[in-house]
Amino acid sequence: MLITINNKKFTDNSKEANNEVAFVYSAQNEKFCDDAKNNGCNELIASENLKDYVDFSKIKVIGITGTNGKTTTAAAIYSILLDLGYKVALQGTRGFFINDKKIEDYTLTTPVQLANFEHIQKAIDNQCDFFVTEVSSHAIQQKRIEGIDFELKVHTNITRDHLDYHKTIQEYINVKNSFFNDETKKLINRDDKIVKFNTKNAYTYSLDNPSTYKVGAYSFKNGMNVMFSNIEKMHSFSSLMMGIFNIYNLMAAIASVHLTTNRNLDEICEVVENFAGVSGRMEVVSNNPLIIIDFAHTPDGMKEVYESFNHKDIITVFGAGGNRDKEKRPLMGQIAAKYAKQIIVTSDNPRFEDPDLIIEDICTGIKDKSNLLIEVNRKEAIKKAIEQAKKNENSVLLILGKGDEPYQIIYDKKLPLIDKDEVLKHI
Ligand SMILES: CC(=O)N[C@H]1[C@@H](OP(=O)(O)OP(=O)(O)OC[C@H]2O[C@@H](n3ccc(=O)[nH]c3=O)[C@H](O)[C@@H]2O)O[C@H](CO)[C@@H](O)[C@@H]1O[C@H](C)C(=O)N[C@@H](C)C(=O)N[C@H](CCC(=O)O)C(=O)O
Ligand SMILES: Nc1ncnc2c1ncn2[C@@H]1O[C@H](COP(=O)(O)OP(=O)(O)OP(=O)(O)O)[C@@H](O)[C@H]1O
Ligand SMILES: N[C@H](CCC[C@H](N)C(=O)O)C(=O)O
Ligand SMILES: [Mg+2]
Repeated sequence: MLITINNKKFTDNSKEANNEVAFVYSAQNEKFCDDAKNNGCNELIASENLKDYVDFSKIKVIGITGTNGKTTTAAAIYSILLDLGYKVALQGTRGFFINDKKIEDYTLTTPVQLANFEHIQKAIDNQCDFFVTEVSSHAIQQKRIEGIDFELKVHTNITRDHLDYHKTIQEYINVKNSFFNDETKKLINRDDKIVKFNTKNAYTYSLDNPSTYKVGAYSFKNGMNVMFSNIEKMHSFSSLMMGIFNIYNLMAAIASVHLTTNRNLDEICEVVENFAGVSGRMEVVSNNPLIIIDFAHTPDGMKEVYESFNHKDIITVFGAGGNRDKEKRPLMGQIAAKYAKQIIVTSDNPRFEDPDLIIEDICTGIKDKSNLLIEVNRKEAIKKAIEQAKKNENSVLLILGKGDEPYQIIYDKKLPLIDKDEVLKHI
């Protein structure tokens, strides 16, 4: 891609490089350096030197990584900072935003290095005080975040995902942990047993283990009420959001804002209530019957959602994405079987795989098939699940995996399908 920073042009694609456009090379594209030169380019810049072109003293960058909760935590930080009167940019799975305005739609959670720098410069040009970004494991591994001077690095949790790309869970864990190797100020979830980090400038949050920001008590009535301590002082906040994992996400957000602004914690807690959550994440789309849409697409993400509804009869609809981690499929089936009264297995984004075979993979994890229904057509599956939900007053219907994705990917085509719209057709 070609970008302009302060009137200077850069590209990471040798085909776009010439005597006016510098070629930025990294492990990803260094094999094309000669091609860039052949195209008349006489300025080749190593990716680690790109940082010399952006003035990081003008903006505080907050990066959030972890298997789950990046988008939610990033959005909460963004919302709190905006409410406290700061100018803020946000970049992640849902796009690129500046001060509540959507600037770009996205396909990647963390874009390539040049796009990161272009966005940070755009945020600086818009006088933003903060740049909040999700950091995916792909981005760490491919050094898409190289040269970014982080003010704070935030960890949500490490479970399993993306083994199609990282091959082994250990490699995935190593990549995630490598983000926290240096002495940058960092905020770590103390209840995660997997994370390893450089303890210099480390702060922690938790529900179970001792930490800097430690939850003491919480209750779920009309959302959540949470009390936590920081240096022996108690603070509290309320939110309409649900799920224990959202307590973690909100604690991470509150602590992040505290660590980067030095504002008083009570002042921060007061505006947490204004954050209504991210669409497609634990989103209640109907109260009677109770129907919730969530983006959980890993065994752990699903478990977290199901555990939040232990007191209900769970009906669940989900599938698994094609051409992605296959090993997670039976585990997803297993988790659903453990918690749900009625399971409807359907398609997610089949991509280039046969949807029936993906479903078969999931079903190998479901030993007792008596409450299992297979419906390959996602729209039909949702319709059938709603019929079931209407028959049971104590039910909750949990439709998982796609959140607010506006399409279903079949081969390389994106066909319109929005879980929420399908639900609204039948209630
Ligand atoms: C698997 C993966 O991550 N692939 C990424 C990888 O692709 P690639 O190695 O095939 O790239 P490539 O097309 O060979 O090009 C490599 C480089 O050579 C350059 N090039 C290429 C040809 C040429 O003639 N001259 C030249 O200079 C290109 O401009 C590019 O800079 O490098 C590309 C650019 O550097 C990325 O765009 C691409 O992301 C693809 C699109 C992708 O789908 N990635 C997904 C899996 C991803 O990153 N997801 C994460 C995780 C989301 C989550 O947490 O759930 C994300 O951050 O979104
Ligand atoms: N802190 C958490 N711990 C465990 N599960 C969570 C947590 N936060 C969210 N989840 C689950 O993960 C799903 C995805 O949440 P979110 O979009 O915030 O994560 P993400 O890390 O950005 O995901 P992705 O990498 O796919 O973009 C949610 O819908 C929810 O089911
Ligand atoms: N419904 C989705 C969830 C994908 C989440 C995404 N961030 C990824 O894993 O690439 C799928 O599997 O297609
Ligand atoms: Mg995300």
